[in-house]
Amino acid sequence: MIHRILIKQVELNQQKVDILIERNLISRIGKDLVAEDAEVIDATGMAVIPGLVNGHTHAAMTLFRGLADDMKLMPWLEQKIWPNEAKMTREDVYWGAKLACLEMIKSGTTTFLDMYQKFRGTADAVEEMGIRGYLSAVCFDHFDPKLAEKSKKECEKLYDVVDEYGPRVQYAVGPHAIYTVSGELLQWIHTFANEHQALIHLHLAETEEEVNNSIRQFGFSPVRYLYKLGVLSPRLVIAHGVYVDKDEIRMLADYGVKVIHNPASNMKLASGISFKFAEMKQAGVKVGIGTDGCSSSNNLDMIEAMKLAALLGKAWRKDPEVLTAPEMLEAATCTGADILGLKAGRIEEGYLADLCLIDLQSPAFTPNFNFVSNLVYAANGSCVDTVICNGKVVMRHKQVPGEAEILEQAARCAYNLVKR
Ligand SMILES: CSC[C@H]1O[C@@H](n2cnc3c(O)ncnc32)[C@H](O)[C@@H]1O
Ligand SMILES: [Zn+2]
Repeated sequence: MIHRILIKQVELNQQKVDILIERNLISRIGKDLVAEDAEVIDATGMAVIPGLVNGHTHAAMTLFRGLADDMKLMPWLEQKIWPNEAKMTREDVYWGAKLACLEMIKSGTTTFLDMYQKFRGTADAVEEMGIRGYLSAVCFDHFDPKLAEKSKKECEKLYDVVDEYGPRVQYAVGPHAIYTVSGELLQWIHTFANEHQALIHLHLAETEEEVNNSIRQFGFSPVRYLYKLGVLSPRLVIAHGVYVDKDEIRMLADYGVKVIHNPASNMKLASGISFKFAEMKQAGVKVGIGTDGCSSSNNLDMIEAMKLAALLGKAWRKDPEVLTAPEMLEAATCTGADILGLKAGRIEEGYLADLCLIDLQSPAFTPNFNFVSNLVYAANGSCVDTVICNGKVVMRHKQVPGEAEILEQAARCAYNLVKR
């Protein structure tokens, strides 16, 4: 029997409609739909949006929430984060990623692009929690050829590991950054990703220090350095991209490179505020939104991230007309999905049934002159009532199966880890 869900009386673009989901797809949108054997969801008083796409995170870093605040990027990584990450077991990553998936589901995210160690820990969590994870096999070589060979082997091995999981777990390659990965390894990854049709997920142009070091060490700013290496491509997704000039934006556009803006992390680590959203969009660069990990943004709430992206963009330009609420929702849904090559992020027949029902019975949606304005500027993740991913309900009326156990186990792992 075909698995069917019929969502009745939901608000979509200021109209009340029914949405029929068959298997994992949106099959019909219309009035007074009837479907035999369908599970009916009464969505009276709710609006529907596409599931949100978190374009850059490190899921298991939920375990480090509140552990290392108010620091700059490099001391934060070198003194606090990396020493603790070196002690993490697969079990830690599993429970940290379960907590991340729980948090993402509760705030309306159905897909995320991740970069973390102990790949299987995150993959197991994603498989069980019912959302989509594009998981990047981490590459570091610290400019040591022996470590580069190890990284290559690990990338190849993890590419096969993904076959053990269902279609919601996808593979990407994750060279950490140009200051931890050699040019030779970046070129190998470029070739490997082309051969295997995989995305490449890289931190780039995040801080002024990174740019200055890049010029000193390689003779070029970060984007120009990648151009010289010959690794700019449509497979490349860069996280941050705060420090790029006009010519570099042109290069990103010409090579089809995608960019993920992480407003919370950029502000909290004081990495930089002047993310050139409008210039990138105008040049034709696809820009998505991410939270980054939970130690630099402290939560994984994409509704909050949309608001921060809009407010930050307006503030640094001193222009309230830039970065509107509809643009932010587009970046966090259909552009995010397009970046990952996923037929989702739109509520249209034939698209993947990745949807969120938003509870309109709350102060943030009262009055409701403009739903998208309220969603981006007034609400936060707690307005999400029900989440469907790949045609299956993963949260119903704010309840996610197994929530209490996840909180308990993740807290246990976090406290034990810092004590070890
Ligand atoms: C081991 S995989 C990923 C690696 O990236 C670290 N990380 C988290 N946030 C950032 C950031 O903003 N810039 C650079 N690196 C970051 C994370 O702690 C992991 O070590
Ligand atoms: Zn990051």
